[in-house]
Amino acid sequence: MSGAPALRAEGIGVRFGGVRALDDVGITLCAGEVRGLIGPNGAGKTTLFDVLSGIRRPDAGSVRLDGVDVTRHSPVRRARHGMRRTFQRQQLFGQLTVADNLLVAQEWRGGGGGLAADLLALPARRSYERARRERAGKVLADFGLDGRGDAAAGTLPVGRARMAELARAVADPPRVLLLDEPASGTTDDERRRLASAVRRLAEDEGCAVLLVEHDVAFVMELCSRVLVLDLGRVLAEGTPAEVRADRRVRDAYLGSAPG
Ligand SMILES: Nc1ncnc2c1ncn2[C@@H]1O[C@H](COP(=O)(O)OP(=O)(O)OP(=O)(O)O)[C@@H](O)[C@H]1O
Repeated sequence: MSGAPALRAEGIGVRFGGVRALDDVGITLCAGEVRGLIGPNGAGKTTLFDVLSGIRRPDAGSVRLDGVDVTRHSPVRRARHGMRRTFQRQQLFGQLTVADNLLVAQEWRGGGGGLAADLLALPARRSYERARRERAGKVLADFGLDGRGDAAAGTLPVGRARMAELARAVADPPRVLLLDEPASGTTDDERRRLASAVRRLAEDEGCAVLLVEHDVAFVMELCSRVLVLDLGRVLAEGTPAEVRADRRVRDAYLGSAPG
């Protein structure tokens, strides 16, 4: 189910010395859409994620969030617009509990009323607190982590930690979610749960999701459309069936990729 464009990047170009990492790349993501980004090693997927999330400024092109030009905005400003990103390497606060990792992710909004409200535990503050705990509980359940909320995040096995990281990324509901290799290190069971949590996020909360993933079968199953990059350019774009049937994609990538 798709709605208004939540994210639009146009004419993105990035060079590293003589290497054109991205050349005139564009992508439009609508609210409620789950899109896959695939391509061989060195295709430019990470560089595009860096540009979309604000870690790298492009040499050419623009990025818009909900129609607002954010090309020169920092990652933090983009986060305030509702953009979230996960990384290939896990970034949980290992010494905090899983639940606290999710609460911290919502904390930046503040509770209103500043220090006085904190000290006096005003009713409005308590109701914010309650809403955040409820949201954290729902998200933990969605990602199969109920019963794990009190565990120190650093003690979770790899697959669970991956799920906890994704749960944290959506604890404060995102408008646009960029997932970098979300399925890596997960079991079949976790992958199924991950796929349904992402689908729910898109369909029920209208989040636009873009995911880079080497597990092509996972991408084809989960995503309504797929963008294929090769050598910094868009090689193909379409439904999973269209992309699978594209001879250039087969030659450049799918011929050698699993799934
Ligand atoms: N910091 C950098 N300095 C120089 N070249 C870079 C840098 N980062 C990326 N590149 C080059 O840019 C191109 C795109 O790299 P990028 O990491 O975006 O590809 P990728 O599709 O994410 O690859 P992978 O699937 O291996 O992660 C590659 O040729 C890479 O060597």
